[in-house]
Amino acid sequence: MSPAGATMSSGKPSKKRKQPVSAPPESDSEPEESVYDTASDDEEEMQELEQVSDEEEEEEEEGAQAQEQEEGIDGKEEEEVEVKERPKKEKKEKKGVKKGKEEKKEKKKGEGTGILTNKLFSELPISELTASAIKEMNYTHLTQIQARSIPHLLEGKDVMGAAKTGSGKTLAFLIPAIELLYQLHFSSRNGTGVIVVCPTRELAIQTYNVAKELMKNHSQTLGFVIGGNNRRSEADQLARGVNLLVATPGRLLDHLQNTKGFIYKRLKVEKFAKLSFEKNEESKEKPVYVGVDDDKSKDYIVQYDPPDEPKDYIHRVGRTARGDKGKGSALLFLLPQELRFLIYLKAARVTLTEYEFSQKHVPNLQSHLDVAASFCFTNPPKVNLDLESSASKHRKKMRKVVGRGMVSAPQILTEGKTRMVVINGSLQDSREEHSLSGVL
Ligand SMILES: Nc1ncnc2c1ncn2[C@@H]1O[C@H](COP(=O)(O)OP(=O)(O)OP(=O)(O)O)[C@@H](O)[C@H]1O
Repeated sequence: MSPAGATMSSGKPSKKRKQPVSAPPESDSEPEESVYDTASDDEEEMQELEQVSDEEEEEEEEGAQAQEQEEGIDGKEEEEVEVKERPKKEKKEKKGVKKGKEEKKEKKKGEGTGILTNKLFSELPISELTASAIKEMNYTHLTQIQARSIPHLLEGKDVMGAAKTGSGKTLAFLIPAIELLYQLHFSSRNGTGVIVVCPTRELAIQTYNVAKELMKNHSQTLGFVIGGNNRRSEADQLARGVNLLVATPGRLLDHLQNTKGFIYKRLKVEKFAKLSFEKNEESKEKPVYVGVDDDKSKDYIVQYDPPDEPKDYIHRVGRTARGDKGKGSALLFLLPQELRFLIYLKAARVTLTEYEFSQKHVPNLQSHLDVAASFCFTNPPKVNLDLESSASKHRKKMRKVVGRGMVSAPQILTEGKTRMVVINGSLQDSREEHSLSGVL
């Protein structure tokens, strides 16, 4: 599997999966055993693995479908796309809606509006093992990024995908990755054939969870290596053979350099050694570029402090309003000296409504945040709104620069209605994201 397949992975904190798997513990604790013990006595020669296609150079025309199926893969027959065969959540039309409105809705459905297309997963030339897992996850129709990238990836092409957060990129690269491992009869003794690189450990765990669901019927092995975990136990797992590995870059590099039992000879690891997402764009091999610009509303995100980069703000906000017809809002706290951040948001065309709160309201917010946190955590994180003792490095630095000891009126920017809360708050002295499904 070409590493380019991993370029679509941007991770996914706190999304609600329809059929949650036994998730690894929260990011503060030691994740569970992350490798399935599914070693088989597959007699296939390693030469077969040479077929892993990361040598493709030709750019495919966009929209091309994967027509040819590899031998041994259980394909599914083409099905007629029916408007009625939408996901359950879309099926029900509200009673009492005017006829004209209904007709309009039906028309829209038929056109494959939103992030979902009319293309069905059952039309994909994938194994029954993967297809049944997808079915159990209740996915019927592909999202746009999935419909436009999966066929290319199934053919072994490199794809560089770009679509908004929550648009289904994870399945877009995981399904073909799993299929390729399956087609090549990967077993644990073959080592790693796919590496998905995620920028944060939380995103890696989320991706791992999706992969775990998708691979439930497969014999191929799965695991993850992430910063902060026990290196030794990860090394042991790698030595046992992890076919699909989800990783954060630093820890991956560490294992690539230091873990003797880590078999990755079928991968072009020199790419990983130099890995940066930007560098992928400079790759001489021409990947198929799939860009999807989809439209959706937001759920609710609370950010206690501004990120270093405006694009991180957008990524954080994209933690919610996931999938088709997602809705939500974003709430950002800014100190007066941080208002400059708004310039960048405006340049990025982020629409904002601004509210100013006096200092005396801050303690009330603090108690709400504590309650919200306690809903979802056995050990709720301390979300400290005490601006003076705030642990955020960034804020400390900012205050130093500004030379002010006191902060009087934090600004709150909000948009839309509350449905879900993600607090990106200061956790004592470390900055970590915490996902809450409570309501503020
Ligand atoms: N075909 C589909 N039909 C319905 N829901 C889907 C489909 N594909 C993905 N989803 C759901 O949409 C949500 C977002 O998907 P996903 O996490 O893959 O987005 P993403 O593009 O990777 O986001 P990010 O860039 O923020 O990581 C998830 O909850 C997922 O379960």
